[in-house]
Amino acid sequence: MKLTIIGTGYVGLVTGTCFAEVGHQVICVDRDEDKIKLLNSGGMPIYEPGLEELVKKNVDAGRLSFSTCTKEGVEKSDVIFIAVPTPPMPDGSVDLSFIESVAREIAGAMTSYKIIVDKSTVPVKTGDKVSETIKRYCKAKVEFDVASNPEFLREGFAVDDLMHPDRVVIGVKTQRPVQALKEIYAPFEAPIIVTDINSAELIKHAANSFLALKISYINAVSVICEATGANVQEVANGMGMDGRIGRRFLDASLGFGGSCFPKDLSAFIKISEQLGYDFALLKEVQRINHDQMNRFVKKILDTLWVLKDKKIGVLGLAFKQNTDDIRMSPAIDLCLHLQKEGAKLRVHDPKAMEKAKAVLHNVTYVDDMDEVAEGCDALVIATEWPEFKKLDLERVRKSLTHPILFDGRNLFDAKEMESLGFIYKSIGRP
Ligand SMILES: NC(=O)C1=CN([C@@H]2O[C@H](COP(=O)(O)OP(=O)(O)OC[C@H]3O[C@@H](n4cnc5c(N)ncnc54)[C@H](O)[C@@H]3O)[C@@H](O)[C@H]2O)C=CC1
Ligand SMILES: O=C(O)[C@H]1O[C@H](OP(=O)(O)OP(=O)(O)OC[C@H]2O[C@@H](n3ccc(=O)[nH]c3=O)[C@H](O)[C@@H]2O)[C@H](O)[C@@H](O)[C@@H]1O
Repeated sequence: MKLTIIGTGYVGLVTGTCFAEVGHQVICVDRDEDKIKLLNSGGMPIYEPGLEELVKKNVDAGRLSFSTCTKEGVEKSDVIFIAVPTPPMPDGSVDLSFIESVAREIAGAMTSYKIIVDKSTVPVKTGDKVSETIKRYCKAKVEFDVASNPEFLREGFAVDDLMHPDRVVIGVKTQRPVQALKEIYAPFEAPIIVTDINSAELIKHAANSFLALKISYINAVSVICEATGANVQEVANGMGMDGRIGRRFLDASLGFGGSCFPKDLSAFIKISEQLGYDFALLKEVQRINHDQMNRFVKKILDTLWVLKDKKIGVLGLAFKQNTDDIRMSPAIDLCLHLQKEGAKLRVHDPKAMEKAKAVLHNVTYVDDMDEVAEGCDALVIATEWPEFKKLDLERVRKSLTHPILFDGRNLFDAKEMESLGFIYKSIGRP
């Protein structure tokens, strides 16, 4: 099928590429000229495992192309996906101006029947607004259908998540676009849920909020573990073996971040408030997450006492492993806390250092992870990169002025670290 994706970011680029990979003809549109120029010259604006190779393969095969022109994208395709940002407003509600402006652009370019599919995460009832806007701005008076198709990919695993989805959710008002949408997704061999647009939109906010809740739950349990000498990983393993609970998203940490959980939680709380429901449970999820970072900083302060003029090594700047994305990164947040206390930082991330340089100043960026600890009073692990498990621990211990390691991601075994001579402090473990 001929498909256009408007918005070539973390979602749009990966979605477009995976659609091309299964045989569709795809145009990825973005208004950012530099991004499209980079993609057209074989470059990659983001890091996502496996993506670069897949983009190249599909561009070479003639199935994937890039453009800055929405009109071209609309004219050449039958189905138009919207994957533009839906950032938070200061009060937590969603800024839908990107969606509104794309809806107008699509309307202005339509000369025949199109299916317009929203993939961005939006408040329930946004589909109605998109429909109204297209109707209002479409001069050609052609027919169209609007659908909702929320995306559930995780950054760092995006290609795999896209190619092997747990489920595909399609929200529609009438049955007319269903056959085409099912055809688009047929090659992925995933269960397809066809529902109404409001439910599809709600599934996305409810799912992300639930996942965030699961993390805050285990983080709250980690506080009880610390107070009692229990081990949060053992507790999570024991809980997770219950099929009704499941082990995933039960890793205690210094808190969750990223461009989605924090904003989607705020949005869902706000949407509920506007509908007359105080979603206090989700406010607690936010509070626990906020506390978790403060507790981690306190742990560092309790041990090192004063940070002024102390040198601290920080491993990890991205908001999670396998990505260069630093949006709402707990690791960056931690660095800023430590700087505020007067610490001098030496930092490393396998992929996120370039992006971090724009927001994290007056730190020493170190290319080799084994060199970060050099001359530091302590080392902190802030992102769960699997690479960090391969640290040269003997070298790290020797290069620290004091062998103290704060592990905000529970990457190592406490007993092993102590046997190697570290003072090792992690989350929710003795
Ligand atoms: N990042 C993620 O892991 C996931 C994000 N989402 C949702 O997907 C949506 C997009 O998120 P990301 O891909 O992370 O955003 P992003 O910021 O990486 O990419 C969005 C792109 O849209 C472009 N854009 C904005 N207005 C445009 C317009 N009028 N015409 C053409 N291009 C335009 C921007 O230049 C940018 O390149 C958001 O609603 C987000 O909540 C959903 C699932 C996963
Ligand atoms: O809507 C979105 O944008 C996406 O948001 C999340 O994906 P993502 O933010 O890419 O990454 P996650 O793997 O969910 O991690 C989010 C944060 O939670 C943290 N986390 C995750 C899992 C865990 O057990 N503990 C924990 O602290 C991570 O370190 C990270 O900071 C969801 O997992 C995706 O399904 C969803 O599509």
